[in-house]
Amino acid sequence: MEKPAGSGQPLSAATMGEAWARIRGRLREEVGEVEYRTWLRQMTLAGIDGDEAVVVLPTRFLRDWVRSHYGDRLSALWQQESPAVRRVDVRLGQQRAVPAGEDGDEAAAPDREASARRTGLAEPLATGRGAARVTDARGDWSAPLDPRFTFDTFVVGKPNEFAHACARRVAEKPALPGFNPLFLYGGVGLGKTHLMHAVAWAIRAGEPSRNVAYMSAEKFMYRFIAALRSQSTMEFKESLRSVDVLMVDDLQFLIGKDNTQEEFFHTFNALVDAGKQIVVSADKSPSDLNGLEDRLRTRLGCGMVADIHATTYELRLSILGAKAAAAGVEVPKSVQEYLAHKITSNIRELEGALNRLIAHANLFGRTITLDGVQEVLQDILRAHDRRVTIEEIQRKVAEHYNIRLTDMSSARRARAVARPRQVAMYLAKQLTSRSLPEIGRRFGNRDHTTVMHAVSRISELMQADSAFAEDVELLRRMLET
Ligand SMILES: Nc1ncnc2c1ncn2[C@@H]1O[C@H](COP(=O)(O)OP(=O)(O)OP(=O)(O)O)[C@@H](O)[C@H]1O
Repeated sequence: MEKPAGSGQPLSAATMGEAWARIRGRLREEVGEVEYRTWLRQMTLAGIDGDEAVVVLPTRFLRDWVRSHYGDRLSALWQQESPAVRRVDVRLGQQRAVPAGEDGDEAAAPDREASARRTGLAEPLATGRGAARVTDARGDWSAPLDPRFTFDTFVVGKPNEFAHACARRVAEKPALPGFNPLFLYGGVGLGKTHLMHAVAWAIRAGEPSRNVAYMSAEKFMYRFIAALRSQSTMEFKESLRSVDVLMVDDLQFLIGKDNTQEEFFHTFNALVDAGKQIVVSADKSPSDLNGLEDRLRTRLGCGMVADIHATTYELRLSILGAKAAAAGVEVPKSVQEYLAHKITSNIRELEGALNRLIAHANLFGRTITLDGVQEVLQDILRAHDRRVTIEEIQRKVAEHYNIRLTDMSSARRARAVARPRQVAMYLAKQLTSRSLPEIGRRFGNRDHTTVMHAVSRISELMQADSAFAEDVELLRRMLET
């Protein structure tokens, strides 16, 4: 090592740059190349402030590490260079581009400190919140949240009430014991993402300074791979570990991606240990996520696991009502009921069907009617056809009311025959995607207005007479299964 810069005199800017280069060189020798590159390479001298040398690092994680592992050594080395420097302050500061000579040529260091020589302080020292924001901006994890996905627009029903209650709880009080992690799971299109965004919105609204990171598992993986490629995994880790709430959607994406899983596992542990909230969603429960490492599955199941069940008719109906009201469009009850009966797969499809109806009605300036629904949604409805045929309906209804099958198409008008026939027409309308004229033809070549009358008459009777409504419902269920 070269001769120290000497006495208690303040260092000139040029000498300061040279002294710093020597200190770095010395540290590099002492700790070895790998350790140096991992922890110290991004350390820069911000300047000398009184009797303090101010050294900055671009991330909180690096700053803390350098402070605790090399702080004393840095002070000692500075003291050797200049007894006027009594302390070294390791701070968080903006990262500057690593100069070309950095990797191999330590002699480039004095040039790197050129601005320090000019100004005494290389750049405004970053402290507190501002500094944190610098870090966050570089490791920005904030994915845009859908403004429509809030708690206000989330319709609660039996299938999702537990998941909803847990999500609310986490939003009100992140990192509550017993609720960390919160693991939401359920089939496709049942509202997991909606609920996660709602939690993120609510946390941000409650405390805007909270750093809430929301991302898909896919994005997590791509960012991790990119960090590996650019040899910036330290920054990757740090940027993730500085969040207050980590939300990862569709975790099943990590199945079979062992390296990313491992990284996620470590991030997960670091955050939970630091008292930060984690919210994860997947299509299956932790124990059913075959292909995820056991230790990760175990940890995922350690907090609160909440299932979003398949929708019920009632929930589908409430969602349709809420979405129609939000769109400010009149959607007749019969249409809502029809859709809620027909589209049972998931809420996304149900919503898609409703949106198409609304768009169509707006485009052509028409009101939405049950008849129009079948025309506009033909393709969707056919895909959801439960393959109940008109013949099956006729047979089942005839059996139920103890009439002959041929009476379904006969001209007899006696109520004992006519009412079951109307019920069969009503069910044909509800359970198949056949048009009114088609249904009429199958019931003894009747006119479509007869079918229309039958449908509205049965709806009225069901409203007025609950025993009759139950009877028809029972028939419907028998036909659907
Ligand atoms: N309870 C609900 N109330 C209102 N809208 C809902 C509800 N559940 C789901 N939705 C709506 O259904 C659509 C699909 O929901 P979301 O994207 O959250 O499903 P998901 O479970 O995350 O699906 P995937 O498994 O495909 O990721 C969204 O438009 C969402 O707003």
